[in-house]
Amino acid sequence: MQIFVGQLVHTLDPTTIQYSSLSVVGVSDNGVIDFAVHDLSPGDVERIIQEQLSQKANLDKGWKAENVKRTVLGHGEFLVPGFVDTHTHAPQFPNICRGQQYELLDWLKYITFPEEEKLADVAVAKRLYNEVVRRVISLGTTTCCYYGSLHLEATKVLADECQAQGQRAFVGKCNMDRNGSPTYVEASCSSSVADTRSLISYIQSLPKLPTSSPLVNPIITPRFAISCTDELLSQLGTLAKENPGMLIQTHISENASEIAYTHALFPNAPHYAGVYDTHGLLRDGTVLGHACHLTEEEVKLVKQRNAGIAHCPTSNFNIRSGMANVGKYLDRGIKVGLGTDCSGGYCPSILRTLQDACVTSKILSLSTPPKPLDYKEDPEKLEGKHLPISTLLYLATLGGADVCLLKDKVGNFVVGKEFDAIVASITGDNTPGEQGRANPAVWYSADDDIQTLVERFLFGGDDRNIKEVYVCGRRVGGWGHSQ
Ligand SMILES: Nc1nc2[nH]cnc2c(=O)[nH]1
Ligand SMILES: [Zn+2]
Repeated sequence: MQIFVGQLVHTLDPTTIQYSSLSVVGVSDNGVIDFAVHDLSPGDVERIIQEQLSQKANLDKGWKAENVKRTVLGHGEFLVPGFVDTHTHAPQFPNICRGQQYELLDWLKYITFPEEEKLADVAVAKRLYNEVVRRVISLGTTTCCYYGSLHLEATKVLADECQAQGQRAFVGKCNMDRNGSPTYVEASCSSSVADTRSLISYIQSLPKLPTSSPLVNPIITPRFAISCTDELLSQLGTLAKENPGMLIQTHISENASEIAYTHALFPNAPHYAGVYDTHGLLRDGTVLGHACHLTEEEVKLVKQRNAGIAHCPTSNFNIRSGMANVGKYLDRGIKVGLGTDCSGGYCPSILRTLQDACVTSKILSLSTPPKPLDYKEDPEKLEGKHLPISTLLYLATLGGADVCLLKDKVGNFVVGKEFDAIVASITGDNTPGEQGRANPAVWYSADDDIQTLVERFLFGGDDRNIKEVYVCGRRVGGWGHSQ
């Protein structure tokens, strides 16, 4: 068992955040949160720990208190649930920051497809994906939805890397049997589906966590409607039906030209969301990237099907796609998480994405018409307002877990969940010899309360403030972590 003693923050729903200036969290050897007691005074800590340990000893005679490992956090440190990235592209990381001059369709053609093509070489995949997964973990992402390239072997390597480095992940091979380039498109619909089936079997054979949950999961990945023939979408719909709990990821309604092109390719579909729906690809566990320009009819359908949205604001600004109205989606009860969407987005950090989600909501709130003097704001509604800290942290953690159908397993520190967590450190990396790495953008004051520390972390933090990263109770990264 491990016991963490210190400050903590987590969310319980989109508008409920819990701060605790002193908590004790016990994590069993299988990685499950065994007990969590909050709002303690310093004098209570030892008594609470001894009570919990004696209960354990009573229940299990072989249990030994001397095997308990304690982690006591310092003042500028606190526990945050691990971040969930609901949308990113592992093969595109070498392109991060490139291609500023393009919007989506040209960006795909001139920047993205040529980069993804390089993954035909498994040796390239091995070098690249080792680095990608390591960097993403170092930024505090404990669960990540990855798009791979079109290549089966390279995408197996990506799954292997997540497994080896201990990151909870959903890994998909992109399906794309049209509208690529002459050298970057799948040979046929049947080979696309056959490779997808092979990848699913491969990933399902990887070792499970001590809780028997899979660490790495397959995810069905039709790139977007434009890159899939009707036949391919239908066959992927059949595959989805055969695997009812399996996630599906794709892009939707990201930019104006993409939407127009989709309508031209699928003239009989009622709208963009209808293309996925009529092929059995819009359901609980579908992760829809972007959703910047959904019509009212589409919003209703997404809610009806219980699909989720990956909000990718850094990418939406970077390639000038649009702004998703997350407040509205949450008000309607639609599941929403955050996606870095590298390399449409130029930063693999969920902290950066959270900041851009905040900016998006501020721009939307500033562009709503002035309210009449007697206007009564509905305190329950988020649409038209800037998103509060509770909602932003929710999107980065529990909201993402909800989108990935993992809400009952991770996303906060509720007893019975698997311990996916970050030890955030506002004081920065103060290991001897490493003082130069303290983050100059983050101020720290010894009298900061937990609310202040959390704001400083969310708006100024980066990997220098991510000291430890845990997935299912196992330490997998953070600046103090040796590989
Ligand atoms: N942002 C983004 N949008 C897409 N639509 C289809 N493919 C992609 C991609 O790789 N990135
Ligand atoms: Zn994307």
